[in-house]
Amino acid sequence: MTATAIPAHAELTLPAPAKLNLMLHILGRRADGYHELQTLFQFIDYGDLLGFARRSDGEIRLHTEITGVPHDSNLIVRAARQLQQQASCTLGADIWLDKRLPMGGGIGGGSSDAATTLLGLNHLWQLGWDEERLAQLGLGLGADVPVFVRGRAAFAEGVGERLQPVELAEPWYLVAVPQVAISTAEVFADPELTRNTPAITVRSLPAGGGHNDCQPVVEKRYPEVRNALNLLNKFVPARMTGTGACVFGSFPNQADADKVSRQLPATLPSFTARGCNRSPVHLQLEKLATEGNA
Ligand SMILES: C[C@](O)(CO)[C@H](O)COP(=O)(O)OP(=O)(O)OC[C@H]1O[C@@H](n2ccc(N)nc2=O)[C@H](O)[C@@H]1O
Ligand SMILES: Nc1ncnc2c1ncn2[C@@H]1O[C@H](COP(=O)(O)OP(=O)(O)OP(=O)(O)O)[C@@H](O)[C@H]1O
Repeated sequence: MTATAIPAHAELTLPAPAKLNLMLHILGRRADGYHELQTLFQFIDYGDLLGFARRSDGEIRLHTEITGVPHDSNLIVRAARQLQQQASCTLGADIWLDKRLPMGGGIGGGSSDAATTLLGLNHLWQLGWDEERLAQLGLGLGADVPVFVRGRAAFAEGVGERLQPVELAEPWYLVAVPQVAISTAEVFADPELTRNTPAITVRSLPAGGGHNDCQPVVEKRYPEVRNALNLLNKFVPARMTGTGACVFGSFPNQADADKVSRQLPATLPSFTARGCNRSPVHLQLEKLATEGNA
């Protein structure tokens, strides 16, 4: 898919960046089956693109199909409809998606698309909702949606909804994409998942930055992820993000990250991107607000 996935008559085009879980500790399981976790989220300057245009007939139409995801189940459509309903908005929207992020990769593509939809339509429909309200709506769509709505690198607790903004170094990352989609629900249901990591505070991050409790169970079930970690570990300390499949390492600059990317086998696609403490979608919306006020 190319950028032509978004036509020229889109009124607003916004990025939906990926996230990395720099660490992911699982502290326990709640009565409703969801897991209590602690994680460090950072955005990367790489992601999907969404285009929006208003419709006066109230219809929500996503014009880009994703294989295996029916129109009405797409998080973009679900986010748009819920916002429209809760805000009693009579306007609808045409939406286009330039999908670049691997699905089931642990880099939050679906959640980021949903968050960009909430932010984009809030702007286009001039609803004036604040981030708090949008994040609360977003949490009902997925545990990772609120951090994308807030748009700040954060230490997250609970199921990922209690967010403490943090200022982290912004290195370059190499993200390798093992060719397998992993179901988040399946990883959390694995009987071998460790669920008893002691709580830490953001000020007492362990040396090395913590670990990912999901990594051992995913490595065991998916040789593709194990192989990717072994390959990347030859160059840089590598870790899995979220519930996988993507694995990543950090570098002081783009040239070093690109050099390693070129040395990985063709069977393991990868990309490089800058870590960011502010989400690119927020930077773009701020720019629009400044231009609007000028
Ligand atoms: C692993 C992370 O990616 C870390 O950023 C997120 O916690 C997952 O967030 P997400 O993809 O938005 O996940 P959701 O769509 O909310 O949940 C998918 C499924 O994973 C399980 N799940 C998810 C999050 C969580 N804290 N505990 C869970 O047990 C639940 O079975 C849930 O039905
Ligand atoms: N717009 C969308 N983009 C991607 N996936 C979507 C979308 N809407 C619904 N989905 C569904 O959500 C599932 C998870 O997709 P996603 O790309 O967010 O996974 P992920 O990167 O593993 O996310 P996370 O890190 O939040 O676990 C997909 O397999 C798909 O069935």
